Amino acid sequence: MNTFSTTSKTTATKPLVIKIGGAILEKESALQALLAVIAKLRNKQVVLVHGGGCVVDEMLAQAGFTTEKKHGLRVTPSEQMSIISGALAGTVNKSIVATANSMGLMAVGLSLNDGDMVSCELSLLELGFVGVPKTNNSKLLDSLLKTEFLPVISSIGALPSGELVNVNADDAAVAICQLLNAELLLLTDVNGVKGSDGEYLSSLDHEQAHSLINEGVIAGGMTAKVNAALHAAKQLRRSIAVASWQSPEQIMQLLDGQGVGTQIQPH
Ligand SMILES: Nc1ncnc2c1ncn2[C@@H]1O[C@H](COP(=O)(O)OP(=O)(O)O)[C@@H](O)[C@H]1O
Ligand SMILES: CC(=O)N[C@@H](CCC(=O)OP(=O)(O)O)C(=O)O
Repeated sequence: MNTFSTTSKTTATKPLVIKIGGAILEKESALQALLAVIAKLRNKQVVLVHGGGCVVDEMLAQAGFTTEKKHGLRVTPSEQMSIISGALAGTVNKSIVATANSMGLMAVGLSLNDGDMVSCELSLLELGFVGVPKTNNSKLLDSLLKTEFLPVISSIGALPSGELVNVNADDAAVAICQLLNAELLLLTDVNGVKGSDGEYLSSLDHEQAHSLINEGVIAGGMTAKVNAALHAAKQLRRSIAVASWQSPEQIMQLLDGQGVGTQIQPH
């Protein structure tokens, strides 16, 4: 089934949420190429959600902290939160916005809790200040999209108590997608999800994904991404694409209904 087409009546008016991983920031030309494709998407409302794990790694190391990940998620002690939020909601968010604006895209930098879009609960996985996002209010995004701004959202969130939390950017993108009932594209530094034979899979269902995670074939940041995509696919009852930001022209192919990367299935 083509769930990613501008020609389908049900999806024609849906906004498109594109998540970009941090590694794109180390390749300015790739970010510019992606933004150039976004600029060409006439009549399509686009929201960018970004990570920046590699920038967080660098800034924590510069401050003399060590860092560890569990299930692909960063353990976040309270004393590291100001560096992490400074890296993601500050440095990374502002530089993406500035690059987009230099290309005439009218970008606006936001974080998850702005306009009460999304609030967070603490993760039950005992990871410190790691948040699980819950959708709240789409008013801010609705009005920005209506007035043709490009929202650029970092994965820094907040608890109802007002404390900041670190949210995996794939989970953040899923929450924004749910908030807008949007289409979702998870762009990363590889062409999709690889199976046991090392080849990219064109499609991945729930059962296959869990065995590949248990076997360690899907590991690190890809675990968090596949889990986030499975959750979104199930909730939205449509497949979610994991593809590469290295070939942004693939976005056009996806919008034309051609399968690229790995399609994560709803069951
Ligand atoms: N089965 C797999 N298929 C593809 N990539 C995988 C797989 N298992 C682990 N990875 C790793 O996951 C990385 C992507 O996750 P991550 O670095 O968190 O990306 P992003 O920053 O885009 O969210 C890939 O660069 C790759 O090294
Ligand atoms: C809880 C958690 O893991 N947060 C992530 C947020 C950034 C992120 O997800 O960046 P990428 O998309 O580049 O991996 C982190 O601290 O690295």
